[in-house]
Amino acid sequence: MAHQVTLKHVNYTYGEKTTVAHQALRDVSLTVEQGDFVTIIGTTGSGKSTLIKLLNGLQFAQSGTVEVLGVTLRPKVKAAALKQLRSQVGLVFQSPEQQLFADNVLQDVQFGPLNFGASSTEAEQQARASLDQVGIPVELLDRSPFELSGGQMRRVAIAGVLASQPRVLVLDEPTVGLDGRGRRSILEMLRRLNQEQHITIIMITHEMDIVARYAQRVVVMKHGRIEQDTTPRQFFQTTQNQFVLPGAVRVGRALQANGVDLDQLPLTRRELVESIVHRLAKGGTA
Ligand SMILES: Nc1ncnc2c1ncn2[C@@H]1O[C@H](COP(=O)(O)OP(=O)(O)OP(=O)(O)O)[C@@H](O)[C@H]1O
Repeated sequence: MAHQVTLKHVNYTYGEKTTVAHQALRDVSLTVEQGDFVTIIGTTGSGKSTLIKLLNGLQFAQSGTVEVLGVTLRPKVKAAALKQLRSQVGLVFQSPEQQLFADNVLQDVQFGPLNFGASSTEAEQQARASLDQVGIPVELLDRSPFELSGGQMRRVAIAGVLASQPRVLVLDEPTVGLDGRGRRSILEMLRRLNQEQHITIIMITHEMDIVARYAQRVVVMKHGRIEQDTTPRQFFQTTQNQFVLPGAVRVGRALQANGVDLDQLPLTRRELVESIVHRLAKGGTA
């Protein structure tokens, strides 16, 4: 089966024609399959945002190739093909609630499907369905989006992208600035979309517990290059000090360093408790 996303030897430089050219992506190659849950991590300025902007043609690679859902993204791509692609690859920017604008929640969420050519009946159906998916109760649909809580506003903004029924959702730090509850509800929602509807998730994050708890893959960027593309367990098993490790991972690594032979590195508190119980049951000492 063809990959959903294929980047081959991509380079991208800002300000190429000025004296302060800045190479944001260097020889980046990456493939993503349908149903993947990929997190992209890396220090500030490592190229994460630039990478995701290539995925729905907000920017184009200057060399190398970018192919998404069968469309080769280059400056000459036909406007109709690009529009179609953008309805299928939903991009959720940081603090997307800043782009809410309509008088009420339902109108705001309908905007996407209407813009992509749905009839008003279809747009309303899709908007209602996506608001339901993100857990916004019907009582809120005729309220102004600006009366909602921060977490609700963000869910409405994500519903606005989901209403176009994308196959790939690309998110830039979707939980930044939310409290614990708002954060969990967004992440659980993304997990459901991924597991139940096989929507591919590609998400930038700085939070290692999100990588540990939700991702199937972690792509580590540094100075515009992909430094690692691996599973969270493999990543946490070997990574050095540049990232703040989740508590369970730290304890798991400390146990291993002290000779405790765990079957696998725990990524969450539950896995940590299970691995210790399992070890005790086998007659070892934890
Ligand atoms: N519009 C721009 N003009 C000039 N340089 C830019 C522009 N946008 C990004 N850059 C530079 O390109 C490099 C990569 O930036 P990018 O925003 O892709 O990184 P990032 O990993 O997303 O960073 P952050 O975690 O801070 O969002 C950085 O050195 C940045 O300064």
